[in-house]
Amino acid sequence: DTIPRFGTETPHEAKLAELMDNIDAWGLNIFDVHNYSQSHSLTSVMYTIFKKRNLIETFRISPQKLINYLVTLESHYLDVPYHCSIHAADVTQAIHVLLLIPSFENTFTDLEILAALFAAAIHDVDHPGVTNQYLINSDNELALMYNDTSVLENHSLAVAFKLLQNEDCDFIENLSDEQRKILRQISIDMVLATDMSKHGAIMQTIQSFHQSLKAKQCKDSNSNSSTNDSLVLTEQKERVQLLREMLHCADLSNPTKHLSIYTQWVDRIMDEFHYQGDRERSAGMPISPMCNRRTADIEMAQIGFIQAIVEPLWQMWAQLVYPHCQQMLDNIDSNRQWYEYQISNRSSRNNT
Ligand SMILES: COc1ccc(/C(C)=N\OCC(=O)N2C[C@H](C)O[C@@H](C)C2)cc1OC1CCCC1
Ligand SMILES: [Zn+2]
Repeated sequence: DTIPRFGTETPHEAKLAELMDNIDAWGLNIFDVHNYSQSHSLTSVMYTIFKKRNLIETFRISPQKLINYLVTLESHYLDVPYHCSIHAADVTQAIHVLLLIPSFENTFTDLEILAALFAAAIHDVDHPGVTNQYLINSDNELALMYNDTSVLENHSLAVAFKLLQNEDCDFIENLSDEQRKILRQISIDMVLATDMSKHGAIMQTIQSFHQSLKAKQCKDSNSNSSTNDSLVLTEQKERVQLLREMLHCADLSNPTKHLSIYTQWVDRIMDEFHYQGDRERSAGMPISPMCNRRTADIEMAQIGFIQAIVEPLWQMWAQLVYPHCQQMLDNIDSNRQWYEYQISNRSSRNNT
């Protein structure tokens, strides 16, 4: 039986094809992809990217086993408002676009690209819709299992690799042992780096790391423009450091998207945080920051999130790949202004 064009059967294949024409664009509407792929955005996005990057040929991947793995992985994302399979599809497509930046034309090996896409696809699988701190505070068995350390991130990695052990899902069967080892090593490193408690450490090293890279940046011999400088990194360690930052950027990319997409993610994360707050309140636990629906100031929280976390991170990133990623910085700025306008509007409304 032949495999559907986007990996999953859908009566809306023509519409999905139209959407997938934008797979390389930052403006892809992942919610439309989810709707027109019969809620298989992760499977269809990953399959389309693998086909487009010729990874199926390069690594002699069985298309059926890839689909089996992706559909199984997708089914292990829970039906929570934010950390569901649409978020995984969103982050996977984002890292695919970041990898297309000309600065990285000659930077990563095919195996590193495979590992980066895999890490993005698996990075939040089986996420229960609560924070690490909540699992620790509620003595959850996951916190016990992982000794309170990057609990959710360790759990997603374990679940994702467990699924690979299933014979008809092992789409990396034709990779050499060495390649499998490297893929596993890079995926673990990248997913563990999505733990928000590591954000400070990433910001500490990013400045000096990027300065050293800019110093080494070589003018591409056949480049017809001065901006087409490719970053050549001789050490795998350095390339993995860059991939770690890239996944963290993709994971915190909601404010870099068009307002209509960004506000849907805000609604979803606030649903998830407020539901956690409800559980903390009824359990008599202290309610976590941003999780109390009764005192929430959603606009202020997003402005704080943008100013404290998202904008500084994306400014560092945009600096490294200048002039690329200006669109992301522009969207962050206009989105922040929109939230500031909501607040100013709110106060004048109250005055009427
Ligand atoms: C679209 O908005 C968000 C998208 C994603 C997230 C996630 C999953 N993590 O982000 C960082 C985080 O979890 N933090 C830990 C603690 C809750 O304090 C925060 C400042 C940082 C959070 C988003 O917004 C948050 C932050 C402002 C209101 C809710
Ligand atoms: Zn995530």
